[in-house]
Parts: sequence; structure tokens; C-alpha cells
Amino acid sequence: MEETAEFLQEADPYFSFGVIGDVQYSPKPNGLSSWRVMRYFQQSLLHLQQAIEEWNREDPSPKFVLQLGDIIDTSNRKLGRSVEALETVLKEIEQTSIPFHHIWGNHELYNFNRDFLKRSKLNTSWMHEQQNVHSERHDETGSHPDYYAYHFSPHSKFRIIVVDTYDLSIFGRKKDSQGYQDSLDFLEKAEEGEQNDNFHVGSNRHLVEFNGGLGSKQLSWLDEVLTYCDQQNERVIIAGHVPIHPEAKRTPCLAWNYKDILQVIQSVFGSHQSVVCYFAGHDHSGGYHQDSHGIHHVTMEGVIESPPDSNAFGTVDIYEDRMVLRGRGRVKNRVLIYREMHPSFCCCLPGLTCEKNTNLK
Ligand SMILES: Nc1ncnc2c1ncn2[C@@H]1O[C@H](COP(=O)(O)OP(=O)(O)O)[C@@H](O)[C@H]1O
Repeated sequence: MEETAEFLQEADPYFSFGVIGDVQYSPKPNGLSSWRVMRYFQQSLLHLQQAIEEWNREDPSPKFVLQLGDIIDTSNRKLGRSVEALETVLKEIEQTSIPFHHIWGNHELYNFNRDFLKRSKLNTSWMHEQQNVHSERHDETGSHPDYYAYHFSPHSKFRIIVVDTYDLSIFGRKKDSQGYQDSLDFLEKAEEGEQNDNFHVGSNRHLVEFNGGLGSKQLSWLDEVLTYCDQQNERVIIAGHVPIHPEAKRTPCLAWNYKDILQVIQSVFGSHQSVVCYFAGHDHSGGYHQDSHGIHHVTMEGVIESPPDSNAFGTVDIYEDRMVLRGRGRVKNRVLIYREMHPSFCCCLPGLTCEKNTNLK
């Protein structure tokens, strides 16, 4: 639901956070993308500065910011200025004490490999919450050797999960690595399957290199974290670079295995009721859809395609039964009512073992 600013003035929220995506900073001049859309490279850093200034002025200030990826543009690599560009944006972010949670997009992987990103300030998994809720091998810094995903709880009733939508990807992985081979195999198999899928034909094909997906280990990890959240009656917000719902974007920007991801977060067996919203970037024109399970899919408009007199960021206020997105510039205000939680449900029948429960560590 879109709302006017007056409607948004409510009582004190539990907490608030900032959200922004696709800054794509580069020192290069403004110009048209391959899709004939203007990209404002000269303004993107100023837009980021403005967002930070506004968040700094807010009272109470946002507890954290979700930076949805593509913070610098691929052109920096061609200019030999990837590290310098990254330092430039990080210097802006140092102007605030509000912690940023960084997500990796395709442009991070065009500029750097995963080993570099892991060692860089774009790896914020050290802010993960130490919770023994999953069997997948996340080390003491919150990192998993194969993918970049973690979770944290900013409030006793809420959890944020950062996912890696380029876990399956041919970018950022060495060509002789298992991850690269698995991604190629996935694409090949998915392309065969897609021939019968009328939704993704012609220019709307999403099985393209600049999208990616979640690998099987990350999907099991996500399933385990969500099971924990269900047990704790937590509401969950997930953030990743690539949209995961075909109705929440306007272009081919969609995760390769979006159906597998939706199946986990919607949980066809009815046991995961915790996810209320998925935030994405990637499609600079933005998008929104509430799916059949009541999960809100918000694709944030990209900073890089925001004209000088506009911008694209927001502050999200979290309440008991809703979240309110106060959009700035091209981002619309939205009141997002949470899906209903039903009493705990278990698929076990007496005498049978429930797979979900035996998976718990
Ligand atoms: N077939 C397409 N038609 C229109 N726009 C597209 C198409 N494919 C990608 N885009 C646009 O490209 C942007 C994402 O691309 P991005 O990650 O910046 O990589 P690139 O710089 O290679 O375009 C999105 O805004 C998306 O809308």
C-alpha cells in the first residue's frame, strides 16, 4: 500500500533502519546504459552523502543501514581504480556511526574476487549474531567458506538475514573452482528446463550472467535459520542484491533459482511463517509485489539512475504489526502489513519423524 507522508507519522517504532542500493559510484561522466537509460555517475556519491546526512539527522537515528549492493561501478576496473573507488565510498560511510551491512552485487564481483571481498570492509559478517542455529560451517567471523550470508537480531522480535544471491554465479569464482563449475552446470540444466516456461521468453530471460542464485548449502542454512525464527516467534526481513519474485521487478533482473528460494521462504509445508519482507536492488527501476503468502518484495530504485534533483533511499520503521517505508526521491512511501502468524504447525503425524525437527542443531 502506498501512503502519504502524514499517514506515516505514527507512535515510536520498535526500531528503524536505512536502506539504499546500487550507488554504482565511478568518476566517469554521466551517460546512457546499454539499456538507453541515463546513469548519473557524477551524482551517485552526492546522493550517498545526502542519504547519510539525512540518516544522521533523524531522531532516533536508524539502528543500521542495509546497503543492497553494487556500491561501485564496473567501469572502475577498466579505469584501474577499483580500490580507490571503494575507498571513496567507504570514506563517505565513515561520516556516520550508524553501522552499514553490506551486500555484494554483480558490480562488486566485476571489480574484485571473493577472496578480496572477504578481507575488505564490504564483509560485514562480523556483525552476525552468534547463535547456534545452523549446522552449516560458519566461522567465528560469521563467514561461510562458500557464500557470504549471515543474520542478526536488532530486536527481540525481529531478525535480519543477509543473503548472497551470487553464491551461484560465474563471476568472482576461479574458473577451475567447484563453485564455478556448479554454477555453469546449474545454468545449463536450468536452461533446458526453462524451454517449457512461458514466463521467461525472449528479452525477459533471467538465466543470464548478470543474475545469480543461492546454492544448495546456503538454501539449507536459510531453512535452518528460518526454523529457528519460527520457534522464537521472530519476524524476519531478508535482504539480497537480486530480486526473487518475478512480479517485483520490471526487467530480467531475477535470481536464477528464484523458485527454490521462494519455496524455502514461503515454505509450502506451512512451517515458516516468519518472513515478512525481502529487500532487493539490481533492477534500477525498482518494483514491489506482495506474494500469495503475504510476503512483501521491495526492489529499491537504484541511486545510479536517480537524476541530480532526486535520490533513492529510505528509512524503514518497524512496528508490532507493520513496517513503514519512508521513501526519499524515487522511492515510494509504503505501509507493509505483516502476514498473519498461525499457531505452530508441525507436519509430523504420530509415530513419524519430522525431517525439520531432526535437522535442528
Ligand atoms: N533486457 C533488459 N532490458 C532493460 N533493462 C535491462 C535489461 N537487462 C538489464 N537491464 C537493466 O540493467 C540494470 C542492471 O544492470 P547492472 O547490474 O547495472 O549491470 P550493467 O551495468 O551491465 O547494466 C537494471 O537496472 C536493469 O533494469
